[in-house]
Amino acid sequence: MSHGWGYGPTNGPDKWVQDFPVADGPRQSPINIVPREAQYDPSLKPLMLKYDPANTKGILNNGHSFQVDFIDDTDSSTLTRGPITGTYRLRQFHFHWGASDERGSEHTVDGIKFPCELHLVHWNTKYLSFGEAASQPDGLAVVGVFLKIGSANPRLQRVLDALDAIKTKGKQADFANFDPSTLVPGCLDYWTYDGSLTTPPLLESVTWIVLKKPISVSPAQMAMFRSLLFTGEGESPCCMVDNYRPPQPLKNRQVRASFK
Ligand SMILES: O=C(O)Cc1ccc(OCc2ccccc2)cc1
Ligand SMILES: [Zn+2]
Repeated sequence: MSHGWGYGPTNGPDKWVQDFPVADGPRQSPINIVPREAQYDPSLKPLMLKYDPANTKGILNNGHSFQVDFIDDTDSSTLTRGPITGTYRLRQFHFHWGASDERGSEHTVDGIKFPCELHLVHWNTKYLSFGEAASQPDGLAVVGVFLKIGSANPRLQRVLDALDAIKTKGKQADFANFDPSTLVPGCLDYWTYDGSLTTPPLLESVTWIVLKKPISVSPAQMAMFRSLLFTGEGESPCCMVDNYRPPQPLKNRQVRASFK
């Protein structure tokens, strides 16, 4: 790709392998999750998410999605237990969504797509930094949460109300005191498997933890996601939609379930 990667016909997921050969690697993400083929593993522990809203640093349109960044220089916002060992620090969360409600998620369940998927990105504190962790097979842990069309989600609304300030690529805005655990369903049952970043550089460093239960989002709220632009200020505008990578081959991997 002469120009940067993206989700369009000339730079989208099918083209990424040209600049990122690991795109055809053995542990790529996302995947289609087939619940009846997932192995219940009684040794899997309950997830423990402990987030401090005071760590919220800001909100950014990065040209592929938008992300809420967190201060990660202490262990005050962490993911522990679940399928992982040790302590992983929250770095950021972001979303992937579709141009319409029948697509948008990256993981699918029995081939079903959701309109949106939330990713909470954490890095293993056995490494010195996020960047170093991202290059290690056990470096990252991403909690994936599906969003399903239903009633408006009041806890999501505060994030969506901030999007007007970051409409174009590269824009960032103040965003403080947000508790990401308010975006997580009450039931923490999960599937887990070894995978990768779902965007370039597609590093195979992610322990995926995909929650079984979705949270709700209304059609009007989905329209707010779609008000963002992939493009920068002054460029011809291109709506930020369909910023998802489709499921990749499972290859030699097992998906485990924390529930029967
Ligand atoms: O989409 C996902 O959740 C996977 C994902 C997680 C983190 C992420 O951070 C960007 C990035 C990570 C490592 C190196 C350069 C850039 C990029 C993708
Ligand atoms: Zn993601």
